[in-house]
Amino acid sequence: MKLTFFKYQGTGNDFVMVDNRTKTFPKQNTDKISQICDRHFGVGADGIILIEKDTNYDFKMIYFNADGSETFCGNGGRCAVAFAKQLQLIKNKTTFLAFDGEHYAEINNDIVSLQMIDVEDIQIKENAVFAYTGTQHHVELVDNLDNYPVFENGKKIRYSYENPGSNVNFVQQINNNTFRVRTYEKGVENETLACGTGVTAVAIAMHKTNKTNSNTISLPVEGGNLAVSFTEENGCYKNVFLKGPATFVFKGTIEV
Ligand SMILES: N[C@@H](CCC[C@H](N)C(=O)O)C(=O)O
Repeated sequence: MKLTFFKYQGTGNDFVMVDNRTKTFPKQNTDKISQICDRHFGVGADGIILIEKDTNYDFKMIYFNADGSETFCGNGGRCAVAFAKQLQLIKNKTTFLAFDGEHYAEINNDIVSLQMIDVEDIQIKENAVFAYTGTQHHVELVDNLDNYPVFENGKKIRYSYENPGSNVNFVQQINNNTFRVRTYEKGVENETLACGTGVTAVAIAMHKTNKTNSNTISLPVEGGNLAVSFTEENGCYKNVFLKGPATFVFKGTIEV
């Protein structure tokens, strides 16, 4: 079967986007998903996003990591909003459904501001913080992030959490409200250039552990710059917004 896809990237986190309103994509076939995401034998991407119809929302976003596992993706959510606009499903504001529930978003040129779920599952550990921001995230401050072994240490920590494991974010504080982040992503099983749910977890973890008193955090990542804002009420983080670019790269057709 021929598959028409659209390639998008959000700060270098890259995705194969498919308009699956006809429900023809073989989403149970994880081998197929991995093959499409393979950077040597397929299109190459960190994950695949399907846009489907939903009776109560503008659209439904379905996200699969490159290994075929399903979860939520923040940068993918931002790219889904840009893709829904390209498909003329939405104008500049939208409410859509995803793996972790309802999301509101606004798009202005290629900048997408995406509301994330309220975050209350935050666990403070000896040298790290765990937070659930639509998916699992370990957050750890390190020195010298440039030379830090993100792949080696990320892989070890990722499997120290019970199934399905955790993504792992290594962080260096730059100033009161700026934190640089490098992320090892489960499901990609490698460092990616950016992770939206990851920087959201970092911003909240840094606020929770008093590394910052700001509720607007700048997060430089390997592929660009992201920002997270929030309000905090009795330990629960609400009105959490992830903001950054979501860019169309190219359209193509492959045999699947
Ligand atoms: N890159 C994503 C996160 C994608 C999901 C992650 N790999 C997982 O399995 O939890 C983001 O931008 O949030």
